[in-house]
Amino acid sequence: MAKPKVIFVLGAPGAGKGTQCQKIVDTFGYVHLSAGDLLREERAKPDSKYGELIENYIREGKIVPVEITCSLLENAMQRSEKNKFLIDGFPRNQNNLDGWNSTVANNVHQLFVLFFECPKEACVERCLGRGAAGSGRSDDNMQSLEKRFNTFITETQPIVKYYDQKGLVRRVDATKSPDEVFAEVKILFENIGAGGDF
Ligand SMILES: Nc1ncnc2c1ncn2[C@@H]1O[C@H](COP(=O)(O)OP(=O)(O)O)[C@@H](O)[C@H]1O
Ligand SMILES: O=c1ccn([C@@H]2O[C@H](COP(=O)(O)OP(=O)(O)O)[C@@H](O)[C@H]2O)c(=O)[nH]1
Repeated sequence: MAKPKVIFVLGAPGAGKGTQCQKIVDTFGYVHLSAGDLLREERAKPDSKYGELIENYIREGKIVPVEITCSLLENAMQRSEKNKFLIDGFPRNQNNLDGWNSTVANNVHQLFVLFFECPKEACVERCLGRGAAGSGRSDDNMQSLEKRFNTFITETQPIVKYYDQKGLVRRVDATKSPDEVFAEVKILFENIGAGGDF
């Protein structure tokens, strides 16, 4: 069987990764695996040995050790019947990248990294809006957001640079409305269908 296709989806907290992934799922039939959602699900299990650790990392805007995240992602991929995945919010630091490269990378076909560009001010407003609308997330508050942005700049941006040097990053302006952003995303995905050179 052909190796599963994987697209990583990155961008600052609140850039709109989840929103756009849902649209890609609806239009192009990918399976959306959000590393953050998988961690929050694991945290919510009463019998999880990692619940408290995950909660502390998320509230502090730190990146959970890759062994935990990668095994959640691998399990979700294996459970799925499909073979093309959007992996949202991962890899976020060197530890994530090393863990992925030494376990999963050889078993998948990495297409590209979709990167949503959005300035901090807009992202903060979106995350605070998401919190006010009842996301229930313990990190959609100003104190956690400062830490999440710090982690994004110091740990995640170098990973984007790493993929950039490999020519794998596809950037999309995420400042416009969700539908306008998706219009750009759609062009990228239509190119894959047309045998685009990824
Ligand atoms: N293009 C956009 N313009 C304005 N608000 C947006 C846009 N995309 C997403 N949002 C809103 O911003 C918040 C964060 O979006 P989300 O997709 O959850 O981001 P991320 O997954 O990157 O954290 C949500 O409340 C969402 O409804
Ligand atoms: O691979 C991952 C993805 C997420 N997280 C944690 O989950 C939080 C929320 O991430 P998510 O992608 O859900 O939301 P975003 O910060 O992009 O809005 C992050 O700040 C991290 O603490 C993590 O440790 N590893």
